[in-house]
This record gives sequence, C-alpha cells and structure tokens, in this order.
Amino acid sequence: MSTELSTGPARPRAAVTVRAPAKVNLHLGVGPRRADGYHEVITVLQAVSLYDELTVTAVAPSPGTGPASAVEVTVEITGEGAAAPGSPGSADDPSVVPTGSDNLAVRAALLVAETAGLSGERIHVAMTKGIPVAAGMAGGSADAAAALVACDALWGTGLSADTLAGLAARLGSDVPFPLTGGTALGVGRGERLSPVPSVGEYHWVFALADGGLSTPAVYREFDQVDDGRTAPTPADEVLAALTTGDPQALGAALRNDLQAPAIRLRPALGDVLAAGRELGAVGALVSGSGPTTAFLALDAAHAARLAAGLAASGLARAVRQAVAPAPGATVLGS
Ligand SMILES: C[C@](O)(CO)[C@H](O)COP(=O)(O)OP(=O)(O)OC[C@H]1O[C@@H](n2ccc(N)nc2=O)[C@H](O)[C@@H]1O
Ligand SMILES: Nc1ncnc2c1ncn2[C@@H]1O[C@H](COP(=O)(O)OP(=O)(O)OP(=O)(O)O)[C@@H](O)[C@H]1O
Repeated sequence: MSTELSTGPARPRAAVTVRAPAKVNLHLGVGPRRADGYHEVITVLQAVSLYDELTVTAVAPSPGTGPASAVEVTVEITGEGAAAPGSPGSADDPSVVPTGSDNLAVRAALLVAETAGLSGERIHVAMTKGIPVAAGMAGGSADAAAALVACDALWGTGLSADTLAGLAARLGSDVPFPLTGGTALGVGRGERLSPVPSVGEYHWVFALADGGLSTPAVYREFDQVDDGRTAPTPADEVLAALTTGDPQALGAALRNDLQAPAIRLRPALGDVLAAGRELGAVGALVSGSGPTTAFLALDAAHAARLAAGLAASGLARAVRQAVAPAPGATVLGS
C-alpha cells in the first residue's frame, strides 16, 4: 500500500485505464436450485472482443476540507446503458446502468479500499461501455473486474491475483472470469474457474435485443420446468470441440440450459436463432441469460456476411462482430 496515496490533500492526481471483455457461455449446464438460492452450474466461458473501458482518476480533496473517512466514488457513463442526457436514470429500467452505489464498479472500488484498509480516498470512474447492458454478456461483471484491477493499480495496493479473484467472487458469479479472460471452465455457482485449452480463433456475431432480461428471472423460469435433474450436465462435448479448432465442431457442441427459459420469457429470441441458422451460422444460442443471441461463423468473411444478413432481417436492435478468445482485464495506461 502506498502511504503517499492514503491520506492528505497533497496527493497528486493520477489515473489508470483498464479494458475488460464480454463473455459468451459455450456450455451452461444448470443443476437444481441450492439452499442459498444459487444454482450449481458447469459452464465454459469464452471472452469475446467486445469491451468496456474504465478510467479511474484520483480526485484531490477540495481545498479546506479535512481528511474524510469514507471512500467517495463518482461515476460517469458513456455508450451502452448511459441514461438519456439530463435524466438521472431509472432504478426500474434494467437497461440503464446505475451511477450510484448499485453500480458494480463502485462496489468493486469500495471493496479494494476496504481490503487494503484505505480511507478518505476520492475517485472518479469514467466508463465507456461497449458491452450491451442486461444482455447476458456480463457487462457489469466486466466493469467490476476492471475496477478491481484499476483501483489496485491506482492505489498501489498490490493485491495478489488470488485476492482479486476472491473479491471478484464476492461481487458476482461472473466477475472472476473477466479478470483472466481467455477460455475457462466454471463450477460451483460459476465463480470457481480453471483455464481450458482452446485451439484457434473463433468468429462470433451477436444480435442485440431491445431491453434487458433479468438473470434471477431467467433462473426462476428455469425452475418452473422441473425435469428431475440432480446435477448440471458436464461440458465434455464443448471441451473436446475446443481442442480441434474447428468452428463446426464447436457449433454443434454449444449448449445453454437457460436458453429455453429465456425463450419462454422472450419468444422472439427463437425467431432470431432460426434466422441466424438459416443464414448459415454453424452454431447459434442465447448468450448466458439473454436476451443477446450468439452465432458462430466459419471465419471473418463468413461472420461479416452473417452480420449483414442479421442486420437486414430487422430482428435485432443492433449486430456486433467479435473474435474470441479475448484477453482478460488489461491496464491500457496510467
Ligand atoms: C447466467 C450467467 O451469466 C452465466 O455465466 C451467470 O450464471 C450469472 O452470473 P451473475 O450475473 O454474476 O449472477 P450473480 O450476481 O452471482 O447472481 C444473481 C442472481 O442470479 C441467480 N443465479 C446466479 C448464478 C447461479 N449460479 N445461480 C443463480 O441462480 C440468483 O438468483 C442470483 O441471486
Ligand atoms: N457497471 C455496470 N454495467 C452494467 N450494468 C450494471 C453495472 N452495474 C450494475 N448494473 C446493473 O446490473 C444489471 C445486469 O447488467 P449486466 O450488463 O451485467 O447484465 P448481464 O450481462 O445480463 O449480466 P450476466 O451475464 O452477468 O448475468 C443491470 O440491470 C444493470 O442496471
């Protein structure tokens, strides 16, 4: 911990910029609901090249103010999920990112400060969101991971990778993954990760939907259809396909147990999946808890054609192309 940065008005301004990726679940096997309300899962996560970027700036205390004990975080959002100009945003609209203490990046910053025993810090977090919000691509989790890394660098707290991963798991099941990126197997509630060997580069097309889907609501809908399962389905097929580097093999192995409940809540997703398959996607599935749909292409040129076809179909709010696996949270500058 840097004592120079811990208190006092003489602290120089400093800033750290970190970029963190979105994810798609190549396999999401969901088991029964546990006593703590979470579901046991077996998942394979792949980071994709859609990113949020966070710049965390240390703000000097205003002249005349004494050292404060609380840590203060202000937030500014541009891009996906920013509230309309002049509007404070609505707590009821899941597709608007909150700027207060509900923002996962704010919670991450406070957790770093608490863990390192810091007080009186003031920071400003400027977020440029390229990851769609409440879309099943773990945008909030990417922001939390980026904030953990950025605050650790800004404050010089020197937290280990294990400590950061532990803090990440406290913030959400999806938060540890964007720290490391790449491709990983997740077990438990999805937060216990191990790296997975993956050959080659995969080309994805994402069809974004209007509005968000609530992750708890999709898991609740999953519970409505009790098919008697006692454990999540293992990821063997996807793990084997990833060692071939063959998109057709991976496309055939994709599986998401939250797909059927997401489609029950949002039937139009079934039409988008059908359109993508019709346009030649070698794999198609709902991303995480949705409502984004993900389509696997053979190569970059095939992805461009698929993206154009999906855009022309009028079934998507917007279409994005991405390559995978992408790197985890990366410091871009300070
Ligand atoms: C759908 C996925 O994105 C797939 O990676 C994740 O399972 C969701 O991860 P997340 O958004 O980080 O979720 P958390 O913030 O940990 O949990 C939010 C809520 O989702 C539900 N939840 C989440 C993870 C899990 N394994 N089982 C669950 O039932 C619970 O209702 C929980 O209260
Ligand atoms: N920094 C943030 N960025 C995006 N959403 C945030 C953030 N902080 C809090 N949220 C809230 O979290 C909710 C989920 O947003 P997010 O974009 O993480 O969804 P998601 O991609 O479906 O997540 P997951 O795939 O992890 O379930 C939204 O309702 C949003 O208002």
